[in-house]
Amino acid sequence: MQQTAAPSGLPFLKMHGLGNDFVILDSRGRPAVTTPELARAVGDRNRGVGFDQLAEIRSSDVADIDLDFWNNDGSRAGACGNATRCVARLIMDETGQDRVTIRTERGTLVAVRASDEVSVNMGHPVRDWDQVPLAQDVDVDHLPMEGDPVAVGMGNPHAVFFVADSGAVDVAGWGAQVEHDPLFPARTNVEFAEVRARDEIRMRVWERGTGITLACGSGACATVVAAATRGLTDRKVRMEVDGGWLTLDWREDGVWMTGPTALVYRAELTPEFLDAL
Ligand SMILES: N[C@@H](CCC[C@H](N)C(=O)O)C(=O)O
Repeated sequence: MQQTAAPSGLPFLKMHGLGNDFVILDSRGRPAVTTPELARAVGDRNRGVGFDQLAEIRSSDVADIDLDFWNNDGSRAGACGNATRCVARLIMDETGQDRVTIRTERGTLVAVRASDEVSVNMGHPVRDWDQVPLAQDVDVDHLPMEGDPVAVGMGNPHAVFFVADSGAVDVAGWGAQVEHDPLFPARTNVEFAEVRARDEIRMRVWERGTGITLACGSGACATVVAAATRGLTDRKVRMEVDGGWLTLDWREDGVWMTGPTALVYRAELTPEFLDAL
């Protein structure tokens, strides 16, 4: 009797960093599979798997791996700090090394093991208005909009607002409005930061293409850059986000972010699900 191969699905991993959750596809050695349609379908928390971002690992000719990021609305994200830390841990576990290089849209990043956490150098912040990007030549340290936010690029755009009480902020209402403000031609991520001490910030976030999340690594980096630039904090801070704590350290060689990672499960998208796309 002739054996027919079982239809094969698409393996993935579910991980999170402080509750910022990810579907991770490993496309090393084969063509990339993610399209906006796939990202939207898998990202649907009712009909798919659900995620804040999808990260696709690809073979690299310059680093240990290449990594691409997608939001759950199907848009591309140029940076994702927490997914970078999660994937770095996977690769370090796989290779037995304590250091990994990862090429992303914003350049090649270095991540290292830090006890049971992972640190990544997210690179230098971008402060040129047209590189953030903004639609007009304005002062990036004081954007001309209500709330006096700071604009910071971390490979993706961020608008950081300083508030007296982050718990009282309507993150969804205010965040969505700022995300789509015409000052941001590529939309923006929005952070609401409450400075508690020179070395401690509480931050809540509205992510471009995703909405409220429990943490945003690139947003945490943008926040420490904005706070230190305004003279509100030192360059090294502990930051409490909705999902836990990160450590940020804006050094000479870039903004380092350290925090936990978690592998939730390994599974497979079925051929039935993929065929329906
Ligand atoms: N959660 C991420 C940021 C994801 C990207 C963002 N939504 C965008 O479109 O720029 C992080 O940990 O940095």
